[in-house]
Amino acid sequence: MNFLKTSSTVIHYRAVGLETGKPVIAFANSLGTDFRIWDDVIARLGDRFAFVLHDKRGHGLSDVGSAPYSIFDHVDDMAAVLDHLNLKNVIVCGLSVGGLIAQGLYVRRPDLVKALVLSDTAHKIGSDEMWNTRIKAIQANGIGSLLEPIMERWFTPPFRSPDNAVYAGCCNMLVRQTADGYCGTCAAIRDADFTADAARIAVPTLCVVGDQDGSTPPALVRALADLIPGSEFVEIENAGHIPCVEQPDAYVAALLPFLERYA
Ligand SMILES: O=C(O)CC1=CCC(=O)O1
Repeated sequence: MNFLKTSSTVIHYRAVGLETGKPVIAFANSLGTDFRIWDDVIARLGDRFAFVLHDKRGHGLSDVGSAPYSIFDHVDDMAAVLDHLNLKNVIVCGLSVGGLIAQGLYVRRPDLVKALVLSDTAHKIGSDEMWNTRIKAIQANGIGSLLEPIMERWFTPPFRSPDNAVYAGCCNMLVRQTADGYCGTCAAIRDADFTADAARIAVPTLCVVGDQDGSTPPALVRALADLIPGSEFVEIENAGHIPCVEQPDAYVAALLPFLERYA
């Protein structure tokens, strides 16, 4: 297990294959998940790439720290992990709030970013009212009280079958996050807006989205791609908000040509 003490928190991270000299992909996670959501992607790409994963503050085994957070708290944590590993110029793949973190990393530390995969994310996600309502509900009744609507956005109906053990595991992962960490990150998402910055992204960028994503639907991710000069856009069939878990083969197939081109 690897933990990094930063100036403000403790971050759980994992580095895979850095000693091989293969091109590095650094992942940033979505709300309510830990870095195990990338297991199937790493298994499929491990012969060509090395990886850095981390649990953002308030999630997984990382400290909760002082919530609520700003998106740049999460950005600084990710930068601290990459600096600790002496990495620069990596491919950054961020999912949902992880995509906001990836955009923020490019704004604050462009030296760390060679290319961006912005997955199921946007320049601005949701409204103040939406996030404040969610924060209030979770502070009053816990994350479990919103399990069903969250899962309806994360995964398509066939994946949400009672027979699907992976689905059951994802439900466990969500409800086991701390309410403070989850709500702290909701506040960070609420306050983040990279609309103006998106037009200034000057590294190769791929925007990708599940065709049934209920949180950042294809039209929103397409709008993000339209803001970023020269970016590419791909839709994954039969997938919700977390296609790296629901459709790992299709997800990797969508990313691979881009990753190989810019590795
Ligand atoms: O809507 C959800 O719960 C999913 C989500 C929104 C931002 C994020 O990171 O995940």
